[in-house]
Amino acid sequence: MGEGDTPLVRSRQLGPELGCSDLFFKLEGCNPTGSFKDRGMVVAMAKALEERSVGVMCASTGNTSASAAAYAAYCNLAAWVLIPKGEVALGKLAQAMAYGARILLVDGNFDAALALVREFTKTNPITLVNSVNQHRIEGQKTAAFEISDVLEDAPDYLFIPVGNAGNITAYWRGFVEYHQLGRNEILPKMMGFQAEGAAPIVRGEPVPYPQTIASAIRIGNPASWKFAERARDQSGGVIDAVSDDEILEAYRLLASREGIFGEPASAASVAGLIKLKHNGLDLTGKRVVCIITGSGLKDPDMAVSSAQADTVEVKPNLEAIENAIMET
Ligand SMILES: Cc1ncc(COP(=O)(O)O)c(/C=C/C(=O)C(=O)O)c1O
Repeated sequence: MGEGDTPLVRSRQLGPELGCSDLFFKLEGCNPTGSFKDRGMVVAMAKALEERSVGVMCASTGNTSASAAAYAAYCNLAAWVLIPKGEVALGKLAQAMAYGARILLVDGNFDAALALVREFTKTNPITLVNSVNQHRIEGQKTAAFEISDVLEDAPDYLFIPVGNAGNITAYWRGFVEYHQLGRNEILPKMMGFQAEGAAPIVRGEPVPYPQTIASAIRIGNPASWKFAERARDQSGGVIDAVSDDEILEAYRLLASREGIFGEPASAASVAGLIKLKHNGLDLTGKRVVCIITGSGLKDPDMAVSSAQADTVEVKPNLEAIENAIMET
């Protein structure tokens, strides 16, 4: 359906202001359903067809369910998606509905929903398409290949949001494979960021009731926890936390200064970069990539509620327009 091959755009303002002349953003919101999930979903769905599965199932904070629903529709497979009731951004729910998924609103959080689908798919001929399904990781690692091909090596740093931790796992796998093949000279430091209220890896223990405005990463017990720690440790990187305020600030800066509209969870990568820069990280001469994992259109309520844009009502005449322009 046209997943992958997403833009890698050079920062024009934020990078130089952070003392990083080689800062790039990977726009994963340009995938068919608006997030990086499509990279892995296309592979998992193909394998489900091969296995003559009757359908696919996932738990999701929203983007996995949107992607599973779309690719299942394309493949004429049934899709059951379990999403935490009242916790999914409007755009993602709209997608799952539009694509025709069977939507189960779970009276619990993502982690509870994931435990349920893992148990259910053990004894039913329905394919689990969460990122515990290794075909998802195999598809998602292609983003590391793309970045390496454009930069002609790995970047020095890769900043990425961390929720269920499949994506940081996939990027690290991709960079290691390219390095082993001799396609890359270096390996990047993997810089993963969780939201402060949903930071089990940072805290070293599950978070029973994760809380953050970045609903996509409102996850308290990541399925790929150990793989994320391995990526951090083998790369000499970090997994740290950023506050909701820091996420919102990065969310606004990305849009107003770079023209990039990412959803709040996606801004956690940039919030992490800003935080480490302010804490003294020297990025001079370093090549840095921030993964913008999903489109801001996924969460229109957040965009409107957090917008600082001033809007003014005007009468439909030139004088009113002129007055409004003069006042802004
Ligand atoms: C926009 C966005 N940014 C970052 C993440 C974190 O990636 P992982 O660390 O691989 O989980 C997600 C994850 C979403 C889901 O887990 C789901 O949709 O169920 C996301 O949608």
